[in-house]
Formats: sequence, structure tokens, C-alpha cells
Amino acid sequence: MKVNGTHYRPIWQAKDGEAVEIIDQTKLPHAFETLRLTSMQDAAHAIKAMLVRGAPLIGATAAWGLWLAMREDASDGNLESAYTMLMATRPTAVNLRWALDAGRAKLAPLAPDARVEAAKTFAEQVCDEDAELNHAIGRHGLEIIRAIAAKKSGETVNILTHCNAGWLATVDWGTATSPIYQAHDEGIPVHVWVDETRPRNQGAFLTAWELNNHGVPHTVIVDNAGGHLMQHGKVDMVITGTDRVTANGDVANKIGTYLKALAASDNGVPFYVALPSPTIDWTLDDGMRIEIEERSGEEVTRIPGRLDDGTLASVTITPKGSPAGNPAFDVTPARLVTGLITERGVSAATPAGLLSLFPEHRAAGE
Ligand SMILES: CSC[C@H]1O[C@H](OP(=O)(O)O)[C@H](O)[C@@H]1O
Repeated sequence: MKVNGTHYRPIWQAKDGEAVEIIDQTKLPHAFETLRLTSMQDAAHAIKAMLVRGAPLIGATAAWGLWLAMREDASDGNLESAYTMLMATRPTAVNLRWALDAGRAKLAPLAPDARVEAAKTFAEQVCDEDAELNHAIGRHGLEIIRAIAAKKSGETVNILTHCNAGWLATVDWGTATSPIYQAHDEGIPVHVWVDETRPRNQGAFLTAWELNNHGVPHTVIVDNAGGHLMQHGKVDMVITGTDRVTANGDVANKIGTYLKALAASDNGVPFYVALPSPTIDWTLDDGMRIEIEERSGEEVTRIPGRLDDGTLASVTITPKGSPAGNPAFDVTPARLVTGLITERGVSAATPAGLLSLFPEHRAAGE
């Protein structure tokens, strides 16, 4: 998407062909800084420390991490150690495993001297495909927003989103934001309630920054305000991204998503989840079996920001020594999900719904 008139993706190959460059998302919205990744270890750190984050972008970064690894040493042993190190960065987003499994399957059969170019081609394909899938998600999600707008005879469509499932979480367009951007660009009056999304504040820091850049009206709210707004008829739909959807339609997403889905269900507000198909884990049929990442309690107790004089700083909000828990995701059961917006259309959050759009995953012999 564009930033001050320049089109950006959050990750790209450096012009000199010697590195990968990223937008350092830990500096936004206070500073727009890019960073060069010159080793697979750099790529692994960028994922783990959330310089890049978001399920599809994590997968894309891992794909570029394989390229960086092959440039250093294209041996079988280094391919395996790169796979293992990158896989160990974050456990919940299945796109990481999808990209590394697909990348290893492409590279392992090749002679080492063919792996560098093949890894570059693979990483470029992952990125270009993600951008296409997300644009398609937007087209299907746009139909939903159009239908709501038609019932509101010109009044603003109020959409609540949680965390950042924007272009910063993917290669382009975003997943949850793609329908929003396309509706806005088509002239449909939309407004977005942006959950700040503690503790890393992806909503306040990233989604608000994205929507600001694109001119989409929005209001940042505390995470606990969504239910109240829904009770008062101020939310027409909820749309979020996801880090993993199981074959039966359960949804792992940023911590707090489940509570939004409960409030939406209690208030008759449609709750949609937007995802490209690499986010579907066909090996699981129960969301409770998804590994939930536990991140450092420091993310809860220390908030980064900018002081009034513009200097970057962070403050500690708890008494010294107060322990903090920090599960990074939760699981919304399929029964609370109105629909899954994929690149092939909108599916019910059921095994049959997903297989109707992705029949190639029907078990052999059925
Ligand atoms: C389009 S996937 C975005 C998804 O990823 C976020 O998690 P994190 O910021 O920790 O990588 C969040 O769950 C978003 O919904």
C-alpha cells in the first residue's frame, strides 16, 4: 500500500540483491524505519522480536530467510538448520510452517548450486501470491460491506477490528483490511473501530497508522469497549484476521478476539474472519489443540512510545517485580464465526464449508 505516495510492501529484496529489507514495525507509528536483513539469523530475529509480524508476513519472511540461508551455505545440513531455526521463532501462525514446508520441499531435491536462485524465486512467489490472495479476499469481503451499506441507505458502515490484519501483517492489502480499503476506495462510507490491542498495541500503533495513511475514518478504542459499542448498536460488523483456522473452522487470533466474538454473538453482530488459504491448518480439527504462544511478561508491563519532546521511550506500568502473564492468542470456536472470507469466497466456519471452497483437501477415497 502507499505511504506518502510511495508504494510499499513490508518486506522486499534489497536493490543490491545482497539482503532483504523490512519495515521495522516496532518503531511505528512514531518512526518509519527500514532495516536490512543479511542472514537467516536476522530473519529469525525479525520474526521472533516482531519487527515483522502477522501470519502471512511471517511466512513470507521465513521464505526470504531460506534464501538468506542458502546464500550463506546451500548444503543439506544448512537447509535443515535454517528450517528448524525459523520454525522455532513463533508457534501459532501456521503460515510459518506452510512456507517452510513448501520451501524445503522445493529446495531439498535440488543440487546445492541451484538452491540460491530457486529460494529467491520461491520467496518472490510467496510474496506475489499473498498480495493476490488478499486482494481477492477484499473483493469477497466487499460484497458483505456492500450488503450492509445497502440496508443503511447511505449511512456509515461501522466496522470493528482487533489487532492489525492490515497490509503490515501481510505482503499487501491485508486480510481484514482488504475489504475495508476496497469499500472505502469505492466510495462506501465506512468507519473503523480500532481495538488498541494490548499489550503490543498493534491496533493503536499499526492499524490506526495504516488507516490514517489511506484516509479511512477510524476511532481507536480500548480493547474492553467493543462489547459496549455493540450493545448500543454502533457496530455493524466485526472483521478480524487470523493466525490459524482449523479444518472445522475454529479460529486462532490475537488475544481478545474470542471475547469480541462472544460480544458479537450476544448482540447479533456478524463476526467475520478474513484469511488466505495458507492460514488453514488441514491437519487439525479442534482449535483447542493449537499451540498458543506465551510471550514475555515485559510486553505487558512496559509500553514503548514517544515522549512529548519526540524522543522514543518506554514506561513500566506495574510495581517492580509484579509478575505478568502474556498469552499472545486465543481460539474462537467456529460456532461464533459468521463466515470465513477467503480468496475463493465466503465459507461457513464448518468442515463442509471449507471443503466446498477447497475440495482438493477432501481426504482421498471419500
Ligand atoms: C493477517 S494475520 C494478522 C494476525 O497476526 C497478528 O498477530 P501478531 O501481531 O502477534 O503477529 C494478529 O493475530 C492478527 O490478527
